[in-house]
Amino acid sequence: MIRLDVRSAQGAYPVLVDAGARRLLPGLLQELGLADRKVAVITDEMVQKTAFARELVDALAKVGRGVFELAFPAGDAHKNLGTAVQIYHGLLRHGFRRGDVILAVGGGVVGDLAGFVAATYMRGVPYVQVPTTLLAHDSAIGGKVGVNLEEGKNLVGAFYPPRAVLFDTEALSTLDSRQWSNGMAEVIKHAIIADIILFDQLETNPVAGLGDPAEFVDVLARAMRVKVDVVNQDERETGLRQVLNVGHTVGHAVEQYSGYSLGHGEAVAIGLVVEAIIAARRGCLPEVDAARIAAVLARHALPTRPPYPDVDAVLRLIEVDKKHTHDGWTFALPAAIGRVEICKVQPDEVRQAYEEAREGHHP
Ligand SMILES: NC(=O)c1ccc[n+]([C@@H]2O[C@H](COP(=O)([O-])OP(=O)(O)OC[C@H]3O[C@@H](n4cnc5c(N)ncnc54)[C@H](O)[C@@H]3O)[C@@H](O)[C@H]2O)c1
Ligand SMILES: O=C(O)C(=O)C[C@@H](O)[C@H](O)[C@H](O)COP(=O)(O)O
Ligand SMILES: [Zn+2]
Repeated sequence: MIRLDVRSAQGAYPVLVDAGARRLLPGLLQELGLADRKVAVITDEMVQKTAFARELVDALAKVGRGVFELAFPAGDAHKNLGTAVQIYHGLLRHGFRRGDVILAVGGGVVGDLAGFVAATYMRGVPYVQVPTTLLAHDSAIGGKVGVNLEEGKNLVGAFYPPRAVLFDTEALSTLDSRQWSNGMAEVIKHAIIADIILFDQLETNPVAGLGDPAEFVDVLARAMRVKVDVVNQDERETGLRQVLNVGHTVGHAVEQYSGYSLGHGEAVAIGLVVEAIIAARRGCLPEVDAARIAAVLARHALPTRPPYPDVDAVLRLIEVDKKHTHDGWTFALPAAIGRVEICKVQPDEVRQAYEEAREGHHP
């Protein structure tokens, strides 16, 4: 079992990672002082059917917990205010009160949406993150919760930390290869931010699937440690935390442009390549490192060329990014393998790098 501790102005919380960690859930709720409360399992309709989710709910029911489920259709297209409202009504139908607890069982979409509901229902109720995708090693930590608007990703939300994160690597055994690659994009991102050893490992031995869930705990924990270290220094993204957004300024725009036919990780992979080219062209990132970034993503079956020719449409979507200021566009750009810097970027630099990436001219 690996335990990481996250600091938060609203209360510190543990991140527990292990193969079989789901079995700790009833005891964990007890330890958190959430015994004898109703448990609302918020999930999506795909995850709801998995043996993992069934076992989790049954285990809670067996120990006498009042447990009910609210499931919405899977996918980022449903991470919106309409779905949140349906969940609020569902909670009310079940007589869910302030002291009761929400369990977010699913990938990043479930985590962001259930966390947002937890932050806002009756002005805030406790919740626990139970991630079930590889990508959610990122989303379950740090308390960024929210929903998309038609204009862009995550434009409405809050910083609202969970009471705990319980990551059972066995949950990942049912992920298909596309979801696996999606998750690897954020693992690679964490390596680019602050873990050269992990980056080297992924270059030499790409991780194509779960393998032994007990052994995978170590790889996962390396990536999670990068996230925890950053969040512990800057919970509310006043500065440093922006590094976690590397690849996302362009990534969110292409994800939105695709109407969510691109997965979040796939979009971030494209964003990482374009942003690495921007950094290389302005002399902030050695060309060889930009090439390594594109290569390691490709080795994990991730796209590296933006599929959409309409660069102006993508630039318009970049305009709503939350990092920008009155001084212009703000990007988190890779400066080396293991280091990301916050920079002001001109739209023309993005246009040029996007076109280069489309042509496959990685430095
Ligand atoms: N809050 C944050 O800090 C943060 C960080 C990263 C990403 N995100 C958000 O996370 C979202 C992407 O997360 P995601 O990639 O996990 O997407 P997702 O939650 O949509 O899950 C992807 C797909 O996998 C399925 N799935 C989930 N668990 C499964 C399992 N164990 N077995 C089989 N199928 C399973 C889901 O039903 C879904 O179809 C985006 O909305 C992104 O913005 C948030
Ligand atoms: O936790 C963070 O901070 C991140 O930037 C992690 C990202 O992987 C994640 O996609 C996050 O939701 C992006 O946040 P946003 O504020 O740019 O929407
Ligand atoms: Zn992300």
